[in-house]
Amino acid sequence: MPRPWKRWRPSLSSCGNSKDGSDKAKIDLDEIRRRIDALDERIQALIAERAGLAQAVRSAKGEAATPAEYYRPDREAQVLRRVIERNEGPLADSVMLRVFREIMSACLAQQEPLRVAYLGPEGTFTQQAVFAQFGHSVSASAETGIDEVFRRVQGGEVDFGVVPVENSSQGIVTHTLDMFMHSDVRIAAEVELRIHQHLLTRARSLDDIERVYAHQQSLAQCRMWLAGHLEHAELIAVSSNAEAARRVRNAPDAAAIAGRNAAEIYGIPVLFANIEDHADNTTRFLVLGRELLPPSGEDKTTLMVAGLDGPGALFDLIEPLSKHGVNMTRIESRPSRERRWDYVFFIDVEGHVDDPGLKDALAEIESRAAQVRILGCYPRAVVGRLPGERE
Ligand SMILES: O=C(O)C(=O)C[C@]1(C(=O)O)C=C[C@@H](O)C=C1
Repeated sequence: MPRPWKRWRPSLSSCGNSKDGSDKAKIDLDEIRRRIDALDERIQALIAERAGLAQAVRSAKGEAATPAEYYRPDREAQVLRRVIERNEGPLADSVMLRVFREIMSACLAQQEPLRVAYLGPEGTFTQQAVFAQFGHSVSASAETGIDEVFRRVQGGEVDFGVVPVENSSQGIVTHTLDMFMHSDVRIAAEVELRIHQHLLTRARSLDDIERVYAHQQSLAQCRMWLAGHLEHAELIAVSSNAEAARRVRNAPDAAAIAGRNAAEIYGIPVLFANIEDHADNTTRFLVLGRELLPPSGEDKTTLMVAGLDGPGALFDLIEPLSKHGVNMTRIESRPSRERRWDYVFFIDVEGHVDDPGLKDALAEIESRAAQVRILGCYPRAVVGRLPGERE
C-alpha cells in the first residue's frame, strides 16, 4: 500500500514568480540561492559534527575492535529505517537512503576504509550491491569466483564479502549455498537490488548485431525480449556480464547484456534499456562476515541443518518452528554429497536467535538433527525493496 505522502512545498514567502518582469525573477533567484548557500553551510557543519560523533563511537569501541564491532549493519539498518519513517518528500525514499548511506560510509571510513571482496569483475551487479550496502567509501576488491570471496573472508584477508544468493525469476545460486557446507563464514547482512538489464553495443541498429554475450542468468532473464528482437543473433554465455561488456567494447557487430555501471566502466552505449522480461526482476545478495550480530529489531536468521534421517525428516525440522510461532520464509535443500540421497537444509526464519521462540525451536531442532549451524542473524534488507516507495 503506498504511503500517503505529505505534499512538500518550499516556504519561500518572499519568492514570487516572474510575472513582474525579469528583474523580479532575478532577485528571486538570488534570494533562493542565498538560502541554498546558507542551508549548505549548516548541512556541512552538521555532517562534520556527525563525523566527529562517529569518531567518538569508534574510540569508545576501543583500539582492538573487530570489523564486526566497528561496522554494524544492525545499527545502520536502524538509522536507515528511521530515515524512511521521517521522509516526507519531495525526495524518494531510495534517494534519501542513498544520501544517508554515503554519509555513514564516509563516517565509518574516517580511520581506514572497510575491505570488501565481491564476485567480480568490476561492473557486475554484485559490485553494485557492495556500494548499495556499504556506500562508496569502502575498498572493494573484485574476485574471480564465489569460492574466492568465501576464502578471503574466512582467512581474514578482507573484512566482509558480497555474493549473489538468489534471483526472483531464476531462483537460487546453488554454489553460494554449497559453500556454507565447507566454510565457517557467517551472514552479516542481505542486500536486495532491482536488476535492470540493458543491451550495450556500438551497433547502430539491431540488424547489425550478430552475437550477444551475457552471463547465462542474464540471457535467461531476457529470453523473451531476445526472441522478439534478436532472433537472428547467436547467444553466447560468458562468465559475467562485465566480461560480456569487455568483449564487445570494440566489436560493432556484437552486443552485451549488462547493467548500467558496466556500460559506464567499458564506455559502451546503451541501445535498449530495461530489456528484462519481468519488471520486478530482483537479486538478493549476502554480505559475508565472521561473527554473529546482535538484533536490529527487524531481523532474519538463516540456519543450516544436516543429518535428519528418515521419512519424518522435514516434519522434524518444521514442527518445532511452527510450535514456537516462528515464521519460516524459505527452505532450500541441497545434496550433502556425503551420502546418496542425503540432504542439507537451508532455512530462513523471521527473528533473531536471541528471541525466546526461536531459541526454544532451535533447541528442539538441535535434539533431532546431527548438525545445526546458525549461518547468521541479520537485519532485513532496507535498501532495495521498500514498501510504498516512490521511484
Ligand atoms: O553506531 C555505531 O556503532 C557507529 O559506528 C556509527 C555508525 C554511523 O555513522 O551511524 C558508523 C558505522 C557503523 O556501521 C554504524 C553506525
